[in-house]
Amino acid sequence: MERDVLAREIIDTCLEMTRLGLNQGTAGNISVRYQGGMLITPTGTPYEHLTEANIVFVDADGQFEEGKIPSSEWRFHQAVYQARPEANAVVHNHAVHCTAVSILNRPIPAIHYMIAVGGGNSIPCAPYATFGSKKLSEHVFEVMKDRKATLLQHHGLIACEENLQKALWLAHEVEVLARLYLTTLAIVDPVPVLPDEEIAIVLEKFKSYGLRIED
Ligand SMILES: C[C@H](O)[C@@H](O)[C@@H](O)C(=O)COP(=O)(O)O
Ligand SMILES: [Zn+2]
Repeated sequence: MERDVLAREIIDTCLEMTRLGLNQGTAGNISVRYQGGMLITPTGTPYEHLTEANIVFVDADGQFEEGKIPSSEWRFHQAVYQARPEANAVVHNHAVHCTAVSILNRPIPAIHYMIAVGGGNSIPCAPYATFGSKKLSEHVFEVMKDRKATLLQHHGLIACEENLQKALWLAHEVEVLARLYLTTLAIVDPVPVLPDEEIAIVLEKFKSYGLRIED
């Protein structure tokens, strides 16, 4: 796909992420895999101000275009693409319920069968490291080898998928799961969970189930 078209899709996805209430201000960032590297949102720029020209190309060696500064989190986006060859889009946000669970430093357990959207029986929580650091990208790489989404301790959420629409859909589903978890956790701890055997069945069914939108 043309660079400008992808850049427009990134911006539209950013705006939709805010519209869905998943993010605010200059928090969060979005990328797509592109020509061996990625196209990614610039650092510290409110989404409403973005134009196609602001989207930054970062190559496989982490080099980026002169005059542009990519998201401070380009390293963990790169780590996701390395950990998950099928992923073409990465979404990061500070969604309130995901971030609240991350502060508790807990994974979201199998409280609902939709947990399987993340590719397993939980949404894990990657250990804390300073934003933008290599250490954080190393944690993300380890966790994302087994999942399509992870919480980041004391920080937020990362979700990846084969395209932007699906990545945003996944991020939204995980935020709903986080909200359900916190709601039930206020009543009972530990929260009842589905057995691994049932999640294995759902994971199998999800191979032919998911968001259906034409690219
Ligand atoms: C401090 C940053 O907001 C950090 O939280 C980062 O993870 C983020 O979400 C937005 O940073 P960029 O604007 O650099 O993408
Ligand atoms: Zn962040």
